[in-house]
Amino acid sequence: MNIPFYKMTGSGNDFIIIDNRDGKMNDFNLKDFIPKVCARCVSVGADGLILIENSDKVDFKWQFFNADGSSAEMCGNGSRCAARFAYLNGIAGKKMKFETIAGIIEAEIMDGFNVKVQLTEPFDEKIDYEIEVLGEKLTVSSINTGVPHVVVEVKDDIYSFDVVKYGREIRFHDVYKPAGTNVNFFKKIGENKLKVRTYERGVENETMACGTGSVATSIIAVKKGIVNSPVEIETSSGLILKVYLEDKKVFLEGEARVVYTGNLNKEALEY
Ligand SMILES: N[C@@H](CCC[C@H](N)C(=O)O)C(=O)O
Repeated sequence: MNIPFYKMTGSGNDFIIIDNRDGKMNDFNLKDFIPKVCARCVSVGADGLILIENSDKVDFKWQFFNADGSSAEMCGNGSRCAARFAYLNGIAGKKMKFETIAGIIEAEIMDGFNVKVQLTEPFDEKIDYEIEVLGEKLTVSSINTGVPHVVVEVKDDIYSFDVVKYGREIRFHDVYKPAGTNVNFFKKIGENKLKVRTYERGVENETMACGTGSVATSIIAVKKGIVNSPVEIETSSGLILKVYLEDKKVFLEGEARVVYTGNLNKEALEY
């Protein structure tokens, strides 16, 4: 088995990226392969896996999968990593477009390791409604920024807040069935700066950053008059994402680093 791959991190949200333009992954049982290779400590480990494929419309097409093998319509940090992968491998120039289930994403390679993407137009916005979580009434908002997100403002200390406990309850709440949702907890920590911690669907844990979640949180926080665009997001990794809201256009900017490149060994799947 010889599968060349890149391990990349988008501000702490990490991905395995494989060039599948030759179709080498098409015979794989991806439902089995992805959770194995994304498992931490026993294999490569990642929050998600991205296959780069040919497109007859734009520069390329991707398939995005969460660590549990589920397919997702979009991923903000993954899209920044995929764009840099495409640029580094001569698949696209500095400005590019690619196909996702959510729609066409436009990306631009910036200075250093930075990549800026324009996400698809958000929809399903609902601000400030109550749901019952763990026996308490909680005020939440929700919006789809390519994938579904719930946004909750945390009044207490956000750094010690139990994101997994509350996130898991909301992620599987009846209100969001059958698709489920990602859940973002935020607090204002500076002028136009928010701390955001996200419980991610398909990883079933807090991740170190979430791009579409940072955009969802920024949109809700701007609508509620808490901050103005551009919004700085301090992610769980401590790295900063920048969100620009320009009328209906939404942009996400931040680092997309190559951690290492390698060849996947058969042993990485035999456990
Ligand atoms: N980490 C992502 C979102 C990935 C998809 C999500 N887990 C879902 O299933 O909806 C991001 O950076 O946007």
